[in-house]
Amino acid sequence: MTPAARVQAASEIIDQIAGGMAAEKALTNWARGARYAGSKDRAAVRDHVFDALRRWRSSAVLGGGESGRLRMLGLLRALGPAPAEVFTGGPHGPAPLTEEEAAGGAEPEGAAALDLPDWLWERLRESQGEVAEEVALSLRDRAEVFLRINALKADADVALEVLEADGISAERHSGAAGALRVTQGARKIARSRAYLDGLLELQDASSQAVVEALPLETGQRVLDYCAGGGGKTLALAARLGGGPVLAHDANPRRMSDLPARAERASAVVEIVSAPSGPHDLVLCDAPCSGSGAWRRSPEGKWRLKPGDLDRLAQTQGEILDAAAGLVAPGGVLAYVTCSVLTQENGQVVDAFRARHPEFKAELFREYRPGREGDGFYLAVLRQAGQGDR
Ligand SMILES: C[S@@+](CC[C@H](N)C(=O)[O-])C[C@H]1O[C@@H](n2cnc3c(N)ncnc32)[C@H](O)[C@@H]1O
Repeated sequence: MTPAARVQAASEIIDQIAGGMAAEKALTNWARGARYAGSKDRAAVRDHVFDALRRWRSSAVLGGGESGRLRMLGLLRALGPAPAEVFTGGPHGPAPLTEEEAAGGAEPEGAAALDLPDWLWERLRESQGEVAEEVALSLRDRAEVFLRINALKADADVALEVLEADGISAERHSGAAGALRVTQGARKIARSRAYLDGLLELQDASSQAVVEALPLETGQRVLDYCAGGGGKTLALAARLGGGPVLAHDANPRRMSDLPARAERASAVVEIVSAPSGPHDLVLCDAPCSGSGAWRRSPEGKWRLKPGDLDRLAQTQGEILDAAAGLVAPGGVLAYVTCSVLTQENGQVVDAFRARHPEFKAELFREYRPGREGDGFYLAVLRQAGQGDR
């Protein structure tokens, strides 16, 4: 496919997304019907579509309209190459720009320039203060790919060497001890030897940093209460010298790959459907808006409604209440979200502490989304010991 044909394909997919179809479904449907498209074409079309989702508002203003064609025009005006090089009317590419299209479009302003719905920009400003604009702008860019070196199986030198043999280049990342930033060949990782042999996991650098910040000692009884796919479970197990780590999730299907992942990583993970205390540390990586990771899942920015945030905050509080009963005296309750919104972070923790004064704050940390990783929030709360009550 020519670059112009890729833009044309992306425009059509964007129209379907604008009509209500989920991005992944629209991309899959297109790929099924586009047998001529090679893996590089599919990746390029996907990148265009996700760029448009990250910049949904500004691309429409810059392009002068809400169709896929005009959004792609706006995107090219923002990111290049020059629209005249693409809108040529060449085979399978977009038709040349009309005079009206060429003269149309405007410079986006306010929340449109930051690619957020108005109400969310307000919430982000309340949450992040003077860095809110920087945070919003960072969510418009593609996220980098990070790996976690599995200390149970490899050190950095070995991991980098095995990756290089598969044509993948990476460099150490200072944000977390075992983090590597992939600089070339990211699309080959899932089929690489280093990944398949469990030397490495795909995990955002801030997600790694969160687990690194937890007060953990080998031999402790640790429960990952919202384990999901198990990214943090495996990082916890590595910190504990191999585990065991207990893994729970309200939706056990989310953990279906975890036993195989744990085996590949040489980590001991025990799935528990009904956890019972006491535990030295209970991690609650709670369901959230995902606002700190909207570079990876940009549809969330446009789907989220104020009522969703209220419901999430309610669930987050309930999860903390339930998990608190599983913490041993003197033990730790760690609350984590990949959100940059106070309503899901500090406000949830403040309300929890008001209900549970026996938990004292030991550490609060906010990880801003950007080159260093996704946005995360961590609160480490320690329960009073038996003698302290
Ligand atoms: C942010 S995801 C976890 C991601 C995971 N820890 C990781 O690092 O890959 C949140 C998880 O919480 C689970 N969850 C939602 N409500 C829950 C509840 N009441 N109790 C336990 N888990 C819950 C969801 O099914 C989801 O898998």
